[in-house]
Amino acid sequence: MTDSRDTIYADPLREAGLFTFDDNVARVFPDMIKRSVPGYTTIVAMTGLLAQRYAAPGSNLYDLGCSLGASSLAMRQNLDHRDCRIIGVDNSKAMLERCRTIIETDTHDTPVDLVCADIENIAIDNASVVVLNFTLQFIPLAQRDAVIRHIYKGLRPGGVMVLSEKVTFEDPHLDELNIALHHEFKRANGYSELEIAQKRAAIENVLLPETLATHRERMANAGFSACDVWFQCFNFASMVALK
Ligand SMILES: C[S@@+](CC[C@H](N)C(=O)[O-])C[C@H]1O[C@@H](n2cnc3c(N)ncnc32)[C@H](O)[C@@H]1O
Ligand SMILES: O=C(O)C(=O)C[C@]1(C(=O)O)C=C[C@@H](O)C=C1
Repeated sequence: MTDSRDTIYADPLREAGLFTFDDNVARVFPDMIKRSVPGYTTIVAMTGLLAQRYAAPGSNLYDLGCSLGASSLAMRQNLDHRDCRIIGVDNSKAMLERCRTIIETDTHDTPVDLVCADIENIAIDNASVVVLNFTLQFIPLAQRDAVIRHIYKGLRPGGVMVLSEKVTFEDPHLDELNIALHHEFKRANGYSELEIAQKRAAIENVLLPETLATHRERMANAGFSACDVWFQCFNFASMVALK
């Protein structure tokens, strides 16, 4: 099945409303994220391999901000029979409804629970793997330390957190360069200047990127014994943090 094409910002919008994960976005999300995030397909696939390595028998694997379940499915399809449970969490009803349908068509065994909730308010227990693929960037800055500390507490010793984010750069020239290269990537994937500009306006103050140094400091302060970037393309990066 081909993904429905994202044309949300193709026509001039009278009001530049704030970006939300509503039904219009959920409908085109696979196409939107693949054409907007360099490395997205690789990051999701490698999340499956990381889960395969770190999933402990009898433990929980969390996919926080699961959207349509791409990372949950990558994990499920790479687990052997290890008596694990995958818990996908998202606060968008539109995303979760579609996610449920997609997960139902997959035939792998590991149970997947889908929870409609804010990731700031969920219990995290007995976790060997916690994934946040492009989710923390939407959490208010003041809440991010608490979210990462809460994840650390819920992880078993030897567990892993995978954190993928849009990032900014301390050096203004590097920041400009990476933003320009990201926009080139979008152009190469068929987005027009209008689409790029209107999306940029819609996500401003909604998606708040931070520097890699800020992420590292937050993970270290939460207690993670080691963390590093395992993938980066322009201003999108994925990190692993070990407990
Ligand atoms: C860019 S998408 C994540 C993509 C997904 N992880 C993947 O790999 O395909 C961000 C998701 O986070 C969800 N989200 C944002 N803030 C949230 C919150 N506070 N609690 C739960 N979900 C949240 C959004 O509804 C959206 O589905
Ligand atoms: O930064 C952008 O321009 C994006 O479109 C990125 C991004 C993301 O990183 O989540 C923003 C919103 C959509 O969820 C898809 C992609």
